[in-house]
Amino acid sequence: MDTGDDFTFCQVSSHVDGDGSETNKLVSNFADISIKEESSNTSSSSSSNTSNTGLLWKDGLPNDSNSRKESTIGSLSFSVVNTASNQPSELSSKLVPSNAENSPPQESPEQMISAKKPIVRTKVPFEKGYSQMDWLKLTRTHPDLAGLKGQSNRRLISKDDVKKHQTEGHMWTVLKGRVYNISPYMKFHPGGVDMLMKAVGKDCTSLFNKYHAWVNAEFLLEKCLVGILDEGQ
Ligand code: HEM
Repeated sequence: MDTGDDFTFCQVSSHVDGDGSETNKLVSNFADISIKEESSNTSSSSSSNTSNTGLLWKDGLPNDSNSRKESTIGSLSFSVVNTASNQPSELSSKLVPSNAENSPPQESPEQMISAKKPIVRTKVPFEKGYSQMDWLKLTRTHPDLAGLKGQSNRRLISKDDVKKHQTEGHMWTVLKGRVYNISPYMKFHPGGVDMLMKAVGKDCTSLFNKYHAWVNAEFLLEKCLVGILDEGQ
Protein backbone atom coordinates (compact mmCIF):
# COMPACT_ATOMS: atom_id res chain seq x y z
CA MET A 1 0.00 0.00 0.00
CA ASP A 2 1.42 3.34 -0.93
CA THR A 3 -0.62 5.71 1.22
CA GLY A 4 -0.84 6.06 4.97
CA ASP A 5 -4.65 6.34 4.95
CA ASP A 6 -6.50 3.69 6.87
CA PHE A 7 -9.64 2.66 5.02
CA THR A 8 -12.13 0.18 6.33
CA PHE A 9 -13.38 -1.75 3.37
CA CYS A 10 -17.04 -2.67 3.29
CA GLN A 11 -19.52 -3.17 0.51
CA VAL A 12 -22.38 -0.69 0.59
CA SER A 13 -24.04 -1.51 -2.67
CA SER A 14 -23.87 -3.72 -5.68
CA HIS A 15 -22.09 -2.19 -8.64
CA VAL A 16 -24.39 0.05 -10.65
CA ASP A 17 -23.64 1.51 -14.02
CA GLY A 18 -25.46 4.46 -15.54
CA ASP A 19 -26.91 7.16 -13.36
CA GLY A 20 -26.10 5.50 -10.08
CA SER A 21 -29.57 5.86 -8.64
CA GLU A 22 -29.22 2.70 -6.59
CA THR A 23 -26.03 3.99 -5.08
CA ASN A 24 -27.68 7.29 -4.15
CA LYS A 25 -30.52 5.49 -2.45
CA LEU A 26 -28.28 3.27 -0.38
CA VAL A 27 -25.81 6.01 0.41
CA SER A 28 -28.51 8.31 1.77
CA ASN A 29 -29.50 5.56 4.21
CA PHE A 30 -25.91 5.13 5.23
CA ALA A 31 -25.54 8.58 6.78
CA ASP A 32 -22.29 10.36 6.08
CA ILE A 33 -19.83 8.20 4.21
CA SER A 34 -19.94 6.14 1.09
CA ILE A 35 -17.22 4.03 -0.45
CA LYS A 36 -17.60 3.29 -4.10
CA GLU A 37 -15.44 1.00 -6.15
CA GLU A 38 -14.36 2.74 -9.32
CA SER A 39 -12.07 0.43 -11.15
CA SER A 40 -10.73 -3.03 -10.61
CA ASN A 41 -8.07 -2.86 -13.30
CA THR A 42 -6.07 0.29 -12.70
CA SER A 43 -3.35 0.53 -10.13
CA SER A 44 -3.70 4.27 -9.44
CA SER A 45 -6.60 6.62 -8.86
CA SER A 46 -7.63 9.05 -11.54
CA SER A 47 -10.04 11.94 -11.21
CA SER A 48 -11.03 11.68 -14.83
CA ASN A 49 -12.80 8.36 -14.34
CA THR A 50 -14.89 9.53 -11.38
CA SER A 51 -17.29 11.74 -13.27
CA ASN A 52 -19.54 9.00 -14.51
CA THR A 53 -19.40 6.35 -11.85
CA GLY A 54 -22.63 6.99 -10.02
CA LEU A 55 -21.11 8.89 -7.08
CA LEU A 56 -23.26 11.36 -5.19
CA TRP A 57 -21.45 14.42 -6.48
CA LYS A 58 -19.96 15.00 -9.82
CA ASP A 59 -16.58 16.65 -10.31
CA GLY A 60 -16.67 20.40 -9.81
CA LEU A 61 -19.64 20.60 -7.43
CA PRO A 62 -19.28 22.87 -4.35
CA ASN A 63 -17.21 21.43 -1.49
CA ASP A 64 -16.01 18.69 -3.80
CA SER A 65 -12.37 19.04 -2.87
CA ASN A 66 -13.11 19.09 0.85
CA SER A 67 -15.48 16.19 0.87
CA ARG A 68 -13.94 13.63 -1.43
CA LYS A 69 -10.83 11.59 -0.81
CA GLU A 70 -9.37 9.25 -3.32
CA SER A 71 -7.15 6.34 -2.61
CA THR A 72 -6.01 3.00 -3.92
CA ILE A 73 -5.78 -0.34 -2.21
CA GLY A 74 -3.88 -2.87 -4.32
CA SER A 75 -5.44 -2.84 -7.76
CA LEU A 76 -8.65 -1.13 -6.58
CA SER A 77 -9.22 2.60 -6.56
CA PHE A 78 -11.86 4.31 -4.41
CA SER A 79 -13.56 7.60 -3.82
CA VAL A 80 -14.64 8.21 -0.25
CA VAL A 81 -17.42 10.77 -0.28
CA ASN A 82 -18.52 12.70 2.78
CA THR A 83 -22.19 13.55 2.29
CA ALA A 84 -22.65 15.17 5.70
CA SER A 85 -22.63 18.82 4.61
CA ASN A 86 -25.07 18.24 1.78
CA GLN A 87 -27.42 15.73 3.31
CA PRO A 88 -27.38 15.85 7.10
CA SER A 89 -28.28 12.49 8.53
CA GLU A 90 -31.08 12.21 11.04
CA LEU A 91 -28.54 11.70 13.80
CA SER A 92 -26.29 14.61 12.97
CA SER A 93 -29.16 17.03 12.48
CA LYS A 94 -30.55 16.12 15.90
CA LEU A 95 -27.36 16.08 17.89
CA VAL A 96 -25.49 18.91 16.21
CA PRO A 97 -27.84 21.71 15.24
CA SER A 98 -26.49 23.21 12.07
CA ASN A 99 -25.88 26.95 11.82
CA ALA A 100 -26.83 29.28 9.02
CA GLU A 101 -23.57 28.95 7.13
CA ASN A 102 -23.89 25.23 6.77
CA SER A 103 -27.16 23.62 5.81
CA PRO A 104 -30.30 25.19 7.30
CA PRO A 105 -31.95 23.50 10.28
CA GLN A 106 -34.44 20.89 9.18
CA GLU A 107 -36.41 20.84 12.42
CA SER A 108 -38.51 23.35 14.30
CA PRO A 109 -36.91 25.19 17.27
CA GLU A 110 -39.02 23.14 19.69
CA GLN A 111 -37.66 19.91 18.24
CA MET A 112 -34.10 21.24 18.39
CA ILE A 113 -34.50 22.12 22.07
CA SER A 114 -35.96 18.75 22.96
CA ALA A 115 -33.14 17.07 21.08
CA LYS A 116 -30.60 18.85 23.26
CA LYS A 117 -32.09 17.59 26.50
CA PRO A 118 -33.42 14.12 25.91
CA ILE A 119 -35.66 12.80 28.65
CA VAL A 120 -34.67 9.35 29.76
CA ARG A 121 -37.81 7.25 29.71
CA THR A 122 -37.31 3.84 31.19
CA LYS A 123 -40.19 1.49 31.63
CA VAL A 124 -39.96 -0.92 34.51
CA PRO A 125 -40.98 -4.53 33.84
CA PHE A 126 -44.15 -5.12 35.84
CA GLU A 127 -44.43 -7.85 38.42
CA LYS A 128 -46.83 -10.66 37.70
CA GLY A 129 -50.33 -9.42 38.47
CA TYR A 130 -49.40 -5.72 38.06
CA SER A 131 -49.93 -5.07 34.38
CA GLN A 132 -52.11 -2.20 33.15
CA MET A 133 -54.84 -4.74 32.41
CA ASP A 134 -54.65 -5.95 36.02
CA TRP A 135 -54.98 -2.34 37.15
CA LEU A 136 -58.08 -1.81 35.03
CA LYS A 137 -59.62 -4.97 36.46
CA LEU A 138 -58.86 -3.78 39.99
CA THR A 139 -60.45 -0.38 39.35
CA ARG A 140 -63.61 -2.13 38.25
CA THR A 141 -63.82 -4.51 41.18
CA HIS A 142 -62.38 -2.69 44.23
CA PRO A 143 -65.08 -0.89 46.23
CA ASP A 144 -62.96 1.98 47.62
CA LEU A 145 -59.53 2.45 46.00
CA ALA A 146 -59.37 6.11 47.06
CA GLY A 147 -60.00 5.26 50.70
CA LEU A 148 -62.90 7.66 50.89
CA LYS A 149 -64.85 5.69 53.49
CA GLY A 150 -68.07 7.27 52.37
CA GLN A 151 -66.80 10.87 51.92
CA SER A 152 -67.44 12.75 48.70
CA ASN A 153 -64.65 12.96 46.18
CA ARG A 154 -65.92 16.43 45.25
CA ARG A 155 -64.75 17.95 48.54
CA LEU A 156 -62.08 20.63 48.57
CA ILE A 157 -58.67 19.61 49.88
CA SER A 158 -55.88 21.96 50.91
CA LYS A 159 -52.22 21.67 49.91
CA ASP A 160 -51.35 21.11 53.57
CA ASP A 161 -53.70 18.18 53.72
CA VAL A 162 -52.06 16.69 50.62
CA LYS A 163 -48.64 17.07 52.26
CA LYS A 164 -49.82 15.15 55.31
CA HIS A 165 -50.80 12.10 53.32
CA GLN A 166 -47.56 10.29 52.63
CA THR A 167 -48.02 7.03 54.48
CA GLU A 168 -48.63 3.48 53.30
CA GLY A 169 -52.12 3.20 51.84
CA HIS A 170 -52.65 6.98 51.90
CA MET A 171 -50.25 8.59 49.46
CA TRP A 172 -51.83 11.63 47.92
CA THR A 173 -50.77 13.70 44.98
CA VAL A 174 -52.18 16.61 43.01
CA LEU A 175 -52.54 16.27 39.29
CA LYS A 176 -54.16 18.99 37.20
CA GLY A 177 -56.08 20.38 40.13
CA ARG A 178 -57.35 17.02 41.39
CA VAL A 179 -56.19 15.13 44.44
CA TYR A 180 -55.59 11.40 44.06
CA ASN A 181 -54.62 8.63 46.41
CA ILE A 182 -51.93 6.94 44.32
CA SER A 183 -51.05 4.27 46.89
CA PRO A 184 -52.97 1.49 45.14
CA TYR A 185 -51.46 2.45 41.74
CA MET A 186 -47.82 2.38 42.95
CA LYS A 187 -46.91 -1.14 41.84
CA PHE A 188 -48.87 -0.79 38.62
CA HIS A 189 -47.04 2.34 37.47
CA PRO A 190 -45.09 1.46 34.29
CA GLY A 191 -42.40 4.00 35.22
CA GLY A 192 -41.80 2.23 38.53
CA VAL A 193 -42.51 2.88 42.19
CA ASP A 194 -39.46 5.13 42.69
CA MET A 195 -40.63 7.55 40.03
CA LEU A 196 -44.18 7.68 41.30
CA MET A 197 -42.95 8.22 44.86
CA LYS A 198 -41.63 11.61 43.67
CA ALA A 199 -45.26 12.65 43.29
CA VAL A 200 -46.34 11.86 46.84
CA GLY A 201 -47.43 14.76 49.03
CA LYS A 202 -47.17 17.39 46.32
CA ASP A 203 -48.37 18.64 42.95
CA CYS A 204 -46.87 16.34 40.31
CA THR A 205 -48.44 17.98 37.25
CA SER A 206 -45.20 19.29 35.77
CA LEU A 207 -43.33 16.00 36.38
CA PHE A 208 -46.24 14.10 34.86
CA ASN A 209 -46.24 16.31 31.78
CA LYS A 210 -42.48 16.10 31.46
CA TYR A 211 -42.55 12.32 31.13
CA HIS A 212 -45.84 11.55 29.50
CA ALA A 213 -48.31 14.35 28.92
CA TRP A 214 -50.30 11.99 26.68
CA VAL A 215 -51.21 9.55 29.49
CA ASN A 216 -54.89 9.68 30.39
CA ALA A 217 -54.55 9.90 34.16
CA GLU A 218 -58.13 11.14 34.61
CA PHE A 219 -59.26 7.75 33.35
CA LEU A 220 -56.54 5.60 34.96
CA LEU A 221 -56.90 7.19 38.40
CA GLU A 222 -60.63 7.86 38.28
CA LYS A 223 -61.29 5.54 41.21
CA CYS A 224 -58.42 7.04 43.21
CA LEU A 225 -59.88 10.54 43.26
CA VAL A 226 -60.16 11.87 46.79
CA GLY A 227 -61.12 15.47 46.05
CA ILE A 228 -60.42 18.76 44.32
CA LEU A 229 -57.45 20.94 45.25
CA ASP A 230 -58.49 24.05 47.11
CA GLU A 231 -56.54 26.59 45.06
CA GLY A 232 -57.47 29.38 47.49
CA GLN A 233 -55.38 27.94 50.30
C1 HEM B 1 -49.57 10.47 39.04
C2 HEM B 1 -50.02 9.88 38.02
C3 HEM B 1 -49.25 9.06 37.01
C4 HEM B 1 -49.82 8.16 36.20
C5 HEM B 1 -51.30 7.81 36.13
C6 HEM B 1 -48.76 7.60 35.36
C7 HEM B 1 -48.96 6.66 34.40
C8 HEM B 1 -48.00 6.18 33.56
C9 HEM B 1 -48.24 5.34 32.41
C10 HEM B 1 -49.61 4.88 31.93
C11 HEM B 1 -47.07 5.09 31.85
C12 HEM B 1 -46.81 4.31 30.57
C13 HEM B 1 -46.69 5.34 29.48
C14 HEM B 1 -46.51 4.78 28.10
O1 HEM B 1 -46.56 3.57 27.93
O2 HEM B 1 -46.36 5.60 27.18
C15 HEM B 1 -46.06 5.72 32.66
C16 HEM B 1 -44.71 5.63 32.44
C17 HEM B 1 -43.79 6.36 33.12
N1 HEM B 1 -44.01 7.28 34.08
FE1 HEM B 1 -45.76 7.71 34.90
N2 HEM B 1 -47.58 8.17 35.71
C18 HEM B 1 -47.82 9.08 36.71
C19 HEM B 1 -46.89 9.89 37.32
C20 HEM B 1 -45.55 9.90 37.01
C21 HEM B 1 -44.58 10.77 37.61
C22 HEM B 1 -44.92 11.84 38.67
C23 HEM B 1 -43.38 10.46 37.05
C24 HEM B 1 -42.03 11.07 37.31
C25 HEM B 1 -41.63 11.48 38.47
C26 HEM B 1 -43.58 9.40 36.11
C27 HEM B 1 -42.61 8.80 35.35
C28 HEM B 1 -42.82 7.82 34.44
C29 HEM B 1 -41.77 7.19 33.70
C30 HEM B 1 -40.29 7.50 33.78
C31 HEM B 1 -42.38 6.27 32.88
C32 HEM B 1 -41.69 5.25 31.98
C33 HEM B 1 -41.31 5.72 30.70
C34 HEM B 1 -42.46 6.20 29.88
O3 HEM B 1 -43.21 5.42 29.31
O4 HEM B 1 -42.64 7.44 29.81
N3 HEM B 1 -44.92 9.10 36.11
N4 HEM B 1 -46.65 6.40 33.68
